[in-house]
Amino acid sequence: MKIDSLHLDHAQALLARAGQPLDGPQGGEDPAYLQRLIDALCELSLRDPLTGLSNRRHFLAALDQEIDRVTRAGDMALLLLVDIDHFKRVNDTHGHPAGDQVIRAVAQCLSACVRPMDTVSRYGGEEFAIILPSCQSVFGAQVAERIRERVAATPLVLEGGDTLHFTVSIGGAYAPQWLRFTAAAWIERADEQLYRAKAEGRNRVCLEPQADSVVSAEEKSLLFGLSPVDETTDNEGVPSLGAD
Ligand SMILES: Nc1nc2c(ncn2[C@@H]2O[C@H](COP(=O)(O)OP(=O)(O)OP(=O)(O)O)[C@@H](O)[C@H]2O)c(=O)[nH]1
Repeated sequence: MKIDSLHLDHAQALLARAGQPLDGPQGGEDPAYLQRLIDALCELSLRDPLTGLSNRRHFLAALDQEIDRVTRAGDMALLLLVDIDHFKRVNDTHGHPAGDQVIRAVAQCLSACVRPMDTVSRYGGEEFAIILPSCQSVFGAQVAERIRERVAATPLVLEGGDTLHFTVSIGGAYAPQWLRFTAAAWIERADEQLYRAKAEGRNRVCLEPQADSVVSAEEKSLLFGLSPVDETTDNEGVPSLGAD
């Protein structure tokens, strides 16, 4: 089939409207162009247009990947749910565009507080989710608190000159180690902590308590049936013995 016979204008217009037009040679009979177009559309389908963060679709895929990794490697991973406090009031008092600005400002705070390996997503209207792989409990509590403090210390000056102060509540739960579990169950546990943070007064962090488990290389080798000499991680993510 000739690429010319495909109707690509809708896809091209969609990318242009999203501010991500494809540059370089367009159309013709170049399969490389079609590939670039598909890649760009895939990328677009995983981004939240307001904040540029991962959207809920990407978040759920990343969470499933993390569950696979944690189940195989017994690593510690933390899921945080972050919700803007009394956000309805912002919309009601200052209007929807101001609400959108607040959502963008919170997105920037979250991205600034985490590592490149972490996944920050806009999970819903004024709710965000962050997946933190390889996260010991001391670090998890610190990063959640850092996010809370940063948002509280980042007021937004609106066009009319009003200054808006806003806060977030954060709930978090660690992945169960060495167990197969579902994304829904993990999200639900983090959500329970978020609910607790709201109920206890907002602008606070509630994490499900988690003891760091120290699993020795020998124990890992028993669990995975590997010989203790295989102390490397392969590209498939097979456990890294003794790496902790
Ligand atoms: N500006 C703007 N508002 C949104 C967007 N998505 C959802 N909202 C609004 O977010 C508000 C969420 O309000 P609630 O769920 O009542 O929560 P809240 O006022 O933040 O109260 P608490 O979470 O209990 O602190 C609603 O008014 C929604 O209309 C969006 O993309 N932009």
